[in-house]
Amino acid sequence: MKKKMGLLVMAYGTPRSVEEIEPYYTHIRKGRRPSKEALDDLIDRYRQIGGISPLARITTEQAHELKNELNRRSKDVEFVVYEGLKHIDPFIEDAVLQMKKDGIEEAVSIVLAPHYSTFSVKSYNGRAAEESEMIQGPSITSVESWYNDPKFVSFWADGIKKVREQMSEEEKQNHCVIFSAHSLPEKILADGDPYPKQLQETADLIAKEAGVENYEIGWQSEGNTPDPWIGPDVQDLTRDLHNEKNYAAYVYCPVGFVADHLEVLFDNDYECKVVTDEIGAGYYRPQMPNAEPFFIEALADVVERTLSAAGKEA
Ligand SMILES: CC1=C(CCC(=O)O)c2cc3nc(cc4[nH]c(cc5[nH]c(cc1n2)c(C)c5CCC(=O)O)c(CCC(=O)O)c4C)C(CCC(=O)O)=C3C
Ligand SMILES: [Fe+2]
Repeated sequence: MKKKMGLLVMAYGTPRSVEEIEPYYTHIRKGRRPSKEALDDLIDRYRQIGGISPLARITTEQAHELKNELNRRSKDVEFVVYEGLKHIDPFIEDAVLQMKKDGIEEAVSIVLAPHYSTFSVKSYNGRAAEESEMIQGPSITSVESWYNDPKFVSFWADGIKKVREQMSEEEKQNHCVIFSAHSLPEKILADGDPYPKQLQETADLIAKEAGVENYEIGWQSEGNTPDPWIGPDVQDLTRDLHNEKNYAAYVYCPVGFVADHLEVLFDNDYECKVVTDEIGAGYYRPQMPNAEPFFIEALADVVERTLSAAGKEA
């Protein structure tokens, strides 16, 4: 019999129906209900991408495909998958409790976001560890980041190469790739958060592999709070680049995300495209990783490497 190991796959979470948007948004806002304007604005953005986000379906698919890939590779371990979400059920804590109920004693966890930050990965891993400690649940080996995984890098490099084939001759000669991640409040920088450096490294690796001549780092999807957020915002950056360099096309690579969801389908495909339309430049965005087999292989490599570094051979 194979040894069972929990595979805790953590992700942001998304409402599954219009009714769930308000409780979800309230959870993101740490229990403070949003104003009617803010709520209507969010409902409107979901409506613009088809009513609700495809993210719930994609996260589940990614988790299941990752479990299948790990089980295909392992002779001795049977991975059992648990989805744990940050802002909607099943919450991270629910998943840890379920593992304990199922008699799982050892687990490995991964967050479906490549870059480490105190705001994202640290809080996911912290919540899982805290819950497990409280209920004397499974011992969890956590992946910290995977922004430089070679297959992850290749996935995006291939996407850029494919997009280039669709360009006109003029665009091929004169375009800029904009690598981006979710912005965070600027105050994280004071404590030396590795997030911006990791994004830069992802961008450098992908650009090198894809032979990108011109590329920039941008930030997107910043929250609606009074404190300053890391910039430049991808829309402002596009306008500035247009004024300074007059590129014929822009290739948006939101490498801080791994799925088709609101922040990509709206913030890139709608909002950035408004800008490129306005300045008369081409808009391109490579396919997101979603549950593409090559991306799932990347995640499986990362999990295997993390387990073997912890002395827990799968
Ligand atoms: C770092 C980070 C990631 C990437 C890492 C990770 O994946 O963990 C991420 C991903 C996502 N963020 C998402 C959605 C939202 N994030 C919000 C608001 C916020 N995000 C923040 C951070 C992040 N967010 C922060 C600091 C806030 C402000 C909170 C406050 O108010 O203090 C809001 C509220 C309204 C708004 O501001 O737009 C929404 C609706 C969706 C799901 C999209 C879908 O449903 O398709 C995804 C994948
Ligand atoms: Fe967010």
